Amino acid sequence: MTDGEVIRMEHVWTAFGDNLVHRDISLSLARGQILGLVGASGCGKTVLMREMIGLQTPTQGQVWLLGESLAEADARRRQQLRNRCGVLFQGGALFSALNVFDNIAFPLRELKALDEELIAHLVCMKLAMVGLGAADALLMPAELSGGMVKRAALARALIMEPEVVFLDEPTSGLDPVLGEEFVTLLGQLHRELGFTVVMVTHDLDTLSDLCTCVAVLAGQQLVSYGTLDDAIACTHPFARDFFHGKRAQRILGRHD
Ligand SMILES: Nc1ncnc2c1ncn2[C@@H]1O[C@H](COP(=O)(O)OP(=O)(O)OP(=O)(O)O)[C@@H](O)[C@H]1O
Repeated sequence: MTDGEVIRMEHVWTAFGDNLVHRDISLSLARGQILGLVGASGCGKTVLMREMIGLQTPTQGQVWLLGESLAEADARRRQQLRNRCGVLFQGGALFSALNVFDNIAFPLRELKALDEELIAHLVCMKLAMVGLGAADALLMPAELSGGMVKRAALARALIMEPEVVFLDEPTSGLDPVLGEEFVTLLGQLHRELGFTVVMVTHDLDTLSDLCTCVAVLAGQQLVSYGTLDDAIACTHPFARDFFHGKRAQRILGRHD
């Protein structure tokens, strides 16, 4: 693994019983990139992302995160590496029994190393960063709009100042305006904080406006891994449908 590499996968195969999900996947992601991972529903995007964070072990093959082999790291070391990553799962995945403040504070409290005054300060900073107010901190997840859930979940994903942020369909469930706002916010935070992003998305606007690198997963393999132009030029039927449908041509018109 080279110095600038944040994630490396080599010859990764994943199977659940007879269900072969990944067939010989290799990739390398450099620091500061924003990777968009696209593919049909159920093709194994989330599983691939979970393998990158060490939440799941491939059936075969090797994964390195932040320069370390996950296969060689023990459970404690894997947790330490995960602490350097922020994760936003599909649907926001806030704890429904905790208010926004306690949700964002949760990873800090788990460390058992910071006093409550410092935690409050850090939480307020992150709330402001994602455009939520102090009053929002006292709301329960059920009282939030979809856009607020995403912002609160992003604040929680960023609370440990992560080097890598993993986002599973961050704009799903948002209307187009809120989706665009979220993408703008993410781009702004990426410029300010310089983290690396791995993002599962079906959203062409996000791919074209934000992603510096695009991976297309189809037929259990990465059929394209490179720029958006590479993905658009890919001749695999999934990529052709995805990047050359009517909607895609409207959004990606300038690439054709
Ligand atoms: N823990 C598991 N046990 C058995 N099968 C699993 C497990 N996790 C995922 N799978 C299977 O692996 C395949 C890929 O699932 P995954 O959630 O990664 O797809 P996806 O591309 O993220 O889908 P979507 O876009 O619908 O979220 C599916 O067939 C799923 O049923």
